[in-house]
Amino acid sequence: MKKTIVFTGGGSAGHVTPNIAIINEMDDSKWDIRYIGSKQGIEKELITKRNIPYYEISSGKLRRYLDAENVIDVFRVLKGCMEARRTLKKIKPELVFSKGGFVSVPVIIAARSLKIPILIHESDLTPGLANKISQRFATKIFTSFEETKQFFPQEKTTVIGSPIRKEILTGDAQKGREFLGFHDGRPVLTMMGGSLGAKKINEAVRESIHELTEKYQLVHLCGKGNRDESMANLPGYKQYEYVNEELADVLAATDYVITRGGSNAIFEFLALNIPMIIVPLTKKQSRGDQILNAKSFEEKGFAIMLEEEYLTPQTLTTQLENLRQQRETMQRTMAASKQGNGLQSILEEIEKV
Ligand SMILES: CC(=O)N[C@H]1[C@@H](OP(=O)(O)OP(=O)(O)OC[C@H]2O[C@@H](n3ccc(=O)[nH]c3=O)[C@H](O)[C@@H]2O)O[C@H](CO)[C@@H](O)[C@@H]1O
Repeated sequence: MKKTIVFTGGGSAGHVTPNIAIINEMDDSKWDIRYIGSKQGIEKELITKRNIPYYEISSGKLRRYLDAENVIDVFRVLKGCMEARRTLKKIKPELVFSKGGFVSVPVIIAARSLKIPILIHESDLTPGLANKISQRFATKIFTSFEETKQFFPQEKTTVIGSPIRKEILTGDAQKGREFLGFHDGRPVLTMMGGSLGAKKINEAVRESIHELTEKYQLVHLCGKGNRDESMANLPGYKQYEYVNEELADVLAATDYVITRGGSNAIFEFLALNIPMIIVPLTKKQSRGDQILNAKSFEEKGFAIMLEEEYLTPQTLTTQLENLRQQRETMQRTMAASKQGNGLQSILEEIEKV
């Protein structure tokens, strides 16, 4: 008889894509896979298009600051807990796996009340609020970063790396260049601003576009609504709002990356040994987790960090020059690192439960 597993997690693509990486590798002759997510979050679109049964619950936003909406959200979370409990009682899963994000909290509380084992994974160096709340209810906790272990109970926490989509590691450089219309005479520099793009990176790249295209062929993953049509026909410059299936081939053709400090993205580049410049989201725009992700990667010799406050066309080109010089050392360090792909470990842990 098949066993049932419920996945949860959402709010941003970063809390869903690792779940998809795991789901894709699960044996569906052995596992019945379900997903609990929010009514409006990105997870709904990403999961339902894969024909995975999707159950909606109410969810509030977890804020760290005082806001009148917090009161309404407490009721939304309570409603979410009741809905999640009803759903779990109906599905009767053997296991709940959570990637965090605010929608996961009611699911975890409900799972605990029904004594269902819970596995959670934290992608960022410091835990998000959802996983901070969820940790006490979890049976086991997995982290991408070594440093994250200190924030969780030692006895149930294991560092395993980031669950990376299998297909991302099997790209074909030649196909990537064909897709991009690029030749192999000049290095390829890919700019990725997280799943939503990054305005500041976009501006700095476009301001130095002529200098950059003299040395590189550029792939700009600029985010929805961020294409600059006045540059559409510039030789050696390709802009995409978002790339799906072709991303693996594009990355196989990529020599250098400029990226935000989102955990999934930087672990993918690490697994592919692509030297990177990380421009983390600032503390004003976020809880500062990307700065810590970036610092950790820089300290380990996987990346150069360039803080957004110092990002100008000049600093960008200077740091790119540094990156070119460090390329070989950085690639050797990345290749020798044990930190990386946690997909297999998670699949094994799921089987154990
Ligand atoms: C703004 C924000 O809150 N960002 C957070 C969010 O990042 P976000 O949702 O941006 O996710 P990540 O940066 O971690 O990963 C982006 C993912 O999108 C994929 N991709 C991107 C562009 C594209 O064209 N095609 C494509 O497939 C990448 O390969 C990667 O798998 O969750 C991460 C994991 O908790 C956090 O570290 C980030 O701080």
